[in-house]
This record gives sequence, structure tokens and C-alpha cells, in this order.
Amino acid sequence: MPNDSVAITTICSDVENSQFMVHSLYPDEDNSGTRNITTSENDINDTDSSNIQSVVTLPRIKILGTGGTIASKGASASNTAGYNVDLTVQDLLSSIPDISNVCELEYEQLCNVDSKDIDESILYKIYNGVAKSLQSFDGVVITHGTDTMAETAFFIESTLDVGEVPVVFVGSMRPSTSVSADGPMNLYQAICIASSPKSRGRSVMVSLNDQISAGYYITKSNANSLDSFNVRQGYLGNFVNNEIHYYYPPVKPQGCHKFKLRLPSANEEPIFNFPKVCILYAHQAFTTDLLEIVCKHYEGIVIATMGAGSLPEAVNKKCLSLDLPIIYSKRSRDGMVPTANMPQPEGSDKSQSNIIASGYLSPEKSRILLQLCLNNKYSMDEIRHVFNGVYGG
Ligand SMILES: NC(=O)C[C@H](N)C(=O)O
Repeated sequence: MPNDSVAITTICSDVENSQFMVHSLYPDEDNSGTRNITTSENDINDTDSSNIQSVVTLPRIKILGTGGTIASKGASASNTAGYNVDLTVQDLLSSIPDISNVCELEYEQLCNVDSKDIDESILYKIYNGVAKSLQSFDGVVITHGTDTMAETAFFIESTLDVGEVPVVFVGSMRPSTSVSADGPMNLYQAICIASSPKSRGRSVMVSLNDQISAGYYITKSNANSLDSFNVRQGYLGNFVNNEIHYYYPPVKPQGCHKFKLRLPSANEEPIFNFPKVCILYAHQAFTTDLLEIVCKHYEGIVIATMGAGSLPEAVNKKCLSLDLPIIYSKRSRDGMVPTANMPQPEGSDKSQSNIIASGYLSPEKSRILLQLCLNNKYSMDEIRHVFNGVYGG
């Protein structure tokens, strides 16, 4: 029998869903950050075989640590604001139940920051960390602040073909020091999700507060509550008492365009250098003032419009006159911006203009998508085609 084999025991009533829960007979842990399970034939023979169903190799999971509230400490147990990032992935792993039975684990600290500080150099580290892990692991977990988790998840979904490997983003809403901190359970669940064969082919996911969602669509919808991530496109599944319940068979997001990136070479700075795109937030009495300033400094603009693409006529006119792509997104968290609501350029049809509807994408995801298009030097038509994938364009 190979050394990396272990025996499975069923630990929940739903046998099908419990397949990923693997109990080693003789777990053996080293201090290197890698948890291995080794069993010998004698070990297995010595054990009560009544609950042994079969023998399998544990899935290999890579955890990439980036920081966030999940890795934060507050001043007191009642503190749920004003805390600081202070814990490593290794610290986080010590707060969860023994998972040496679930997977073989390796971890790597890519950075340790609040997600507001994630810039193009950190994004490159995360991209690189995931890309490398895909080559030799069965699942990837990324600990990340929740504020910009949706952006990183969307970026990874748009730039990496993860194949069958589940890539699971996880964070928390309370710091590790608070009463009822949610981080340990969220992390435990994320590791189980990444380890489950049922998660294969589901691409980039976000796991928070027992809910599993698609990284492509997720939005942080509440600045404080544990149930912070809501997604109108529907949760993919639920995690209850060690059972993963997927509501649908594996599926990838509709219309997601995959970008091939040019990566920095060994003698270049390890950073992405994407074209600059800014977001303007529209409101009553919104004028062309800001547009006039930013159009000189940015290669593309996203506007969080009122409703489903509404902007004052003077702003529409100004946008149409500019020589750069402008994406009309929305202030409303839900719903979409349809092409039908885009302004009509004089003397030509809407498909000829520089204004493109964001479809279902939020302003921050539209910004990333436009940056990726511009980075690949897409024409206006090609950009429109990409946004059309999410029913915009
Ligand atoms: N809940 C969180 O993780 C929020 C934190 N400010 C972050 O995004 O890093």
C-alpha cells in the first residue's frame, strides 16, 4: 500500500456528500508547514476495520495568505472595528480543527495586508501564487480581506483557466480576537470545499458564512454583518455540519472572457502594469466637471450611473465626444445596465460609439474588465464584445 494512502470513514449521514471527509488512521504532522498523512499496511491492519470503506490519497491543498480581517487582531474581545492585520496563515491554521484527515496542506504567505492595500504588485503575487499552485495541487484556498475580495476573485476568474481545480477565496467579518469570530469556521469550510471532489470544475468560488458563491458574480453587500456577501445570481451551495450541498452541477460563469496576460520577465519588476481606468460616481446635479479632469489622465472611465444607465444629457454628450472607452455601470448593487439605455451618437448607431453598457457588472468589476481589454489592446468593437458576454455591450 502506498505511503500516502489513508482510510475513509463516513462521518455524516449523507454518504455522497461526505466523500471528501477522510480520516487518517495514523496522522503524522511535521513542522514545515506541510501536513502529511502516512499510514503503513500494518497500521491499517491494526485498526478496527469495521468503519473503513476504502483507501484513497488525500487531496493536496495550497493555502495562500494575503491578510484581511480574518488575519486581524482587535484591542478587546468586544472590538469589531479598528483592528489590525497581525496573524499569519500558520496562526490561522492553529485556530481550526485538525484537518490532517481532510487534506494534505501547504501554505504560503504572499503578503499580509488589509485588502484596501491590494495593488498591482500584490495582485501579481496572488495571480502568480494561484497559477503555480494549479500545477501541483488539487485545490487552492486564498485568505483575503472581504472589502476587495470580489475584485481579486473576478480578476483571477478572468485571467486564469483553473481547469477542474477549485479556487476558494475566504475571509471573515470579525477579527480573530472578537467574541464569536467567524474566521476559523470560514477557513475550515473553505479548506473542506477546496478538498471536496464535488467542488471540481466549479472554478473560482467565495466561501463565507456557510454560503458558497461564484467569484465572478459575488459582491460585498454589507459593510459589517457576517452575512456580508449576497449574490442575486444565486449561491452555488451551502455548508452545514461538515456537509457540502451544491445546488447545481459544476458550472462556470456565462460569458466570462479569459484574458491571456503578458507576465513580467525575470529581469522586470514583478508587477502588473495595467492601463489606468477610474470610476466616477454619479449623483443628482452630476456635471461634466470631473469627466473633463479625468479624461486627460486615464485610458478608460467607468461611471456608476443612476439607475440602469441614467446620466444627465450634458454628461452623455460629453462622454460621446471623448476619445476613450466609457463603461456605463450602476450605483445599484443589483440589476443590470442594458445597451438599450445607452445614449445614441449623432449620425451613427449605438454600436459605433465609445459608450458601452456594463451589463451585470459592478463598477469595480467593470474597471478590471476594461483594464484587461485595454492591456490587450482590444479595439472598441472587441471591448464591446467582451462586455456583451455579461449582457452589456
Ligand atoms: N472584513 C474584512 O476583511 C475587511 C477588511 N478591511 C479587509 O478587506 O481587509
